[in-house]
Amino acid sequence: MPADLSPIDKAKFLAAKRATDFVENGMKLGLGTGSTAAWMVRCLAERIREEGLRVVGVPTSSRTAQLAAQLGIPLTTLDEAKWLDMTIDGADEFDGNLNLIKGGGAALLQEKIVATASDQMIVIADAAKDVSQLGAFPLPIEVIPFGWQTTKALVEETLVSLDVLNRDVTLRMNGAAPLVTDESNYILDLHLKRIGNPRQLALVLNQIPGVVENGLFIDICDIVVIGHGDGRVTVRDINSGETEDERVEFVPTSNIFADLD
Ligand SMILES: O=C(CO)[C@H](O)[C@H](O)COP(=O)(O)O
Repeated sequence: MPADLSPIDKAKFLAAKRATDFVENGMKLGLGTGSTAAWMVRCLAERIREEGLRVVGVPTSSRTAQLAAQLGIPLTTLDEAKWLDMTIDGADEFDGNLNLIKGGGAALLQEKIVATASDQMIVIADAAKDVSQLGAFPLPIEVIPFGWQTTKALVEETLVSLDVLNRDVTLRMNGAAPLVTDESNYILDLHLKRIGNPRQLALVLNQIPGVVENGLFIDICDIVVIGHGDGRVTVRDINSGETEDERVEFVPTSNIFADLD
């Protein structure tokens, strides 16, 4: 077990642990991707082990599938499950309307399909992801490798037509080669600094041939659970309009860290 968690990992862990309290017996769950979602997978596995919680998970990436299987979480496919009760996932940014930028971990396509096919999406994040306006984090879009440079040029033209000032577009790399997603696509990162109208941008980007999906999640997230390094957790619910501050006991058991040893 790691001797100590950094404040940021502690915040991610607390958000993940609090979010798993929303999980009930018999649920079909979307399992997100990223470092915060990995804490959620560990916390969920612990509830399965300790309490006999019965759930089935639909992973949103090969990485999450591997971790969840290793920790003994029963898994299925979205086609088998058809519809899910809840998805718990991380985010790169969320705003006051709980609109999100996702895809920092290159899993935005499966993540958006799974979250959209869920009654509820809960985002888990550290407080640094809380922004007044989306866009400081580069917006990822997933594109088909065929003709990707043409697609990139069309994306750039679209940004010009929308009067976007900062419009640097870069191909995400994995060392010397383009990063390839689980769906065998590429990722373009849009360095926009701020996104004035996320809803419009999300719609327009998806009209461009070659763009498979963009990382803007508009009106998809219901609840965000924000972990703070000091042990506090804030739960913000967009439907009730309520925000509650709570304290979550920080008692990571050695089992939680089993896959990190
Ligand atoms: O969208 C994602 C993966 O595609 C992640 O949820 C997002 O990048 C946040 O990751 P982390 O929890 O590691 O900060």
